[in-house]
Amino acid sequence: MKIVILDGYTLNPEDLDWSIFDNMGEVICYERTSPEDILARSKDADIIYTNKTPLNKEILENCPNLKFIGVLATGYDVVDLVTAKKQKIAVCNVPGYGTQTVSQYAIALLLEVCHHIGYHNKQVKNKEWSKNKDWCFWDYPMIELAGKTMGIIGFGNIGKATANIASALGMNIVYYDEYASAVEGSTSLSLDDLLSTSDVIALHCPLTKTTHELINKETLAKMKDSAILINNARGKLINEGDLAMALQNGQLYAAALDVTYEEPIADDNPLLKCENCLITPHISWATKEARSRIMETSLTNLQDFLEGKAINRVV
Ligand SMILES: NC(=O)C1=CN([C@@H]2O[C@H](COP(=O)(O)OP(=O)(O)OC[C@H]3O[C@@H](n4cnc5c(N)ncnc54)[C@H](O)[C@@H]3O)[C@@H](O)[C@H]2O)C=CC1
Ligand SMILES: O=C(O)C(=O)CO
Repeated sequence: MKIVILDGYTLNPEDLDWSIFDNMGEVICYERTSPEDILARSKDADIIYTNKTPLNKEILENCPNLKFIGVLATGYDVVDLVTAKKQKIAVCNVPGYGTQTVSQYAIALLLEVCHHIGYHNKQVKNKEWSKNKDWCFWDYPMIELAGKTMGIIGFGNIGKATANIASALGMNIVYYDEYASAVEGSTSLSLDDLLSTSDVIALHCPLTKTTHELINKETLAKMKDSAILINNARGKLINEGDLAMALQNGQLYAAALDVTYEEPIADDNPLLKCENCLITPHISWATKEARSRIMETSLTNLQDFLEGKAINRVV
């Protein structure tokens, strides 16, 4: 059985061990795969693992032996599920590996907007404090979160974990989820009501046809001009041109993003010019604890599939 890992490096930059897959078959692990090489590397595979390397219709229709795709992530928007289903290829993801890590990061992004700790540390190292006339100074308003409203779009594993931390900070939690049933202790709102009443809006829904560019000029116009937008789900949830405009016009206070429309970010991304937009390079998931869980579950997903069990199957 030929097992091809198309982009192993980000999951395992040599601090984990792929050898746990060794007795499953012949394992070929590529650190990364460019778009031109995807087909050549995939076409004889029985099993493919991908994190962010896209597997589109053309690729899936030209892999005659392919039986199983393991997505080394929770979000599985890189796979064309319609074609996978048609070709009878099983697709599994890894739900829940990063619930704590990713929600912790969402709050870290929010706290950075509230306090600009990285910036003030740099100012101190640049001797701006030692030269200062007063015993303290700040270059951005400090923001207290207690009593403010956190609106969460997508109230699944990560959304609920973010809500728990935000609640411990004294925030009121509201959420919008197209599918989740009512959750005790939290208030479900329509999308419009969430947008207009939240002080902080955190995106924790998957990227689908419905959520693609969910944040756009119409939805941004419904937000408070003091609102903070947090996105560590998927970049394509946001129309970045519209967001840049809202941030520059003072229609939104700030955004903090760990994901962008194109990754790595394009040099001409308009958000790079927005001073009130923090951007980090898709690292919310990257604790070693969380990555170890991805690796272990990805193996058990394959073992379960071979034993005829449908665990973590998205198709
Ligand atoms: N930046 C990163 O490193 C990471 C990002 N993610 C992203 O976070 C997303 C959420 O992960 P989990 O909470 O673990 O998934 P989950 O499946 O537990 O929760 C997603 C929630 O979104 C809801 N949802 C689906 N469509 C919606 C819509 N149109 N409007 C509102 N809500 C909708 C679902 O009903 C579900 O409750 C993943 O799909 C992935 O894209 C996940 C892990 C790491
Ligand atoms: O798990 C996910 O969905 C991520 O984006 C990290 O790879």
